[in-house]
Amino acid sequence: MMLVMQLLRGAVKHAGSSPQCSVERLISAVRGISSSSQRLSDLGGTHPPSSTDSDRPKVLITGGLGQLGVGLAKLLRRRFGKNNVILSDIRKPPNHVYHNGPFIFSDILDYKNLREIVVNNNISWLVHYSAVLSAVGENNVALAKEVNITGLHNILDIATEHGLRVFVPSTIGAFGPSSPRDPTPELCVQRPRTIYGVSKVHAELMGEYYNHRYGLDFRCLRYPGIISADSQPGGGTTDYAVQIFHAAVKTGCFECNLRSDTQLPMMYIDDCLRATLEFMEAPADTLVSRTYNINSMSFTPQELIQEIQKVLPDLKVTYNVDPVRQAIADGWPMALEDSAARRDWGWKHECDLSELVHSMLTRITLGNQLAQAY
Ligand SMILES: NC(=O)c1ccc[n+]([C@@H]2O[C@H](COP(=O)([O-])OP(=O)(O)OC[C@H]3O[C@@H](n4cnc5c(N)ncnc54)[C@H](O)[C@@H]3O)[C@@H](O)[C@H]2O)c1
Ligand SMILES: C[C@@H](O)[C@H](N)C(=O)O
Repeated sequence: MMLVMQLLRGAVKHAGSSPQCSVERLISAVRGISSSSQRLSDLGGTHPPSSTDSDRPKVLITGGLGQLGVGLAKLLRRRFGKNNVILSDIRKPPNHVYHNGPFIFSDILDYKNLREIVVNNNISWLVHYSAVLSAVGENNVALAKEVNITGLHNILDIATEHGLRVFVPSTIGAFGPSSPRDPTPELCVQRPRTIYGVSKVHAELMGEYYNHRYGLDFRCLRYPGIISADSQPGGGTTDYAVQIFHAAVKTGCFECNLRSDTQLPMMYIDDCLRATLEFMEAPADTLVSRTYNINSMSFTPQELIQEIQKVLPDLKVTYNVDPVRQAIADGWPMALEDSAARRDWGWKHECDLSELVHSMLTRITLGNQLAQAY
């Protein structure tokens, strides 16, 4: 409980500098810590449903059981109503996900299955999260090609056939060693050296082509590495920045697989999901482009460790560099230039590095305590 109190004191201090940041909501959630574990999963920004049911989109999220999908479903359900957001994946969901709203099986490689879901559920927005990430992709190029390229073709065709608004995330991994790295502009050389990056450049270009050729309402954000407390990363190069928090709270020791001076763009999950919702709601005529960079903070492992050690001074970190991940990270942006998103549809990040550290440690500590209590 000592650590929780220490973190909350820090959180109160930080809430002053960023009134919208989730630490504020965290504090009110903590007031009811013993009442329900559901409280934890309710953290994060939202607006109440604002329109009649017929105005609200009916959303399908593919690949929804990964690091980002469950959090996005929660946010969208609060905005559009529980039954208007269908989460899907090829894996069996944990009980709390299964019982929290509609969940169905959907394999993006099965066109007929996708069409049936879109038609039977009157889907109007498709959020396409299924993917094989950077490090896993380098170990299984055939699978990454299939899921990230063939799957994407199915998604674009289905969306065009049924007049859907479709969101496909891209990534800092869509750039490569010959791109300007600090900061990386919206438009520049894109010659990634991973199958993941190649497939994401392909997705950006195909989506923009479908928009131009068929009028498809294609929307794409290049996400930085995303940091989340309640969900695990799916095999990427930025995973260390999530894993270190769990190790710091659980064992106090962490082995880092990137060099201490590797600077990458990162973002807290609440900012990422809010950006996605705001971008999806932006009127089409405000979008000068169909693909935007979004940025919030950049740090190296060394800088992240120093920030965590302000709260947990006994954290011990050793390095065992993974050459595959290091080579990938060395060719990625160090920061993204995102003034177009800020200008065109009002993007604004809310969490910086010190707020990220306090939110992550608080959520993980409270989550562990609730897990032990129930
Ligand atoms: N998490 C990040 O840091 C980050 C950063 C940039 C971009 N993105 C992008 O955001 C999206 C979501 O990322 P994530 O971290 O949640 O990914 P993840 O790897 O955690 O999850 C991907 C999901 O896709 C599912 N999937 C795999 N094959 C499938 C198939 N044939 N049909 C349907 N589903 C299938 C998997 O079961 C998994 O649940 C991805 O497109 C990713 O490229 C993520
Ligand atoms: C950056 C992002 O695309 C993902 N987290 C990866 O590292 O592969």
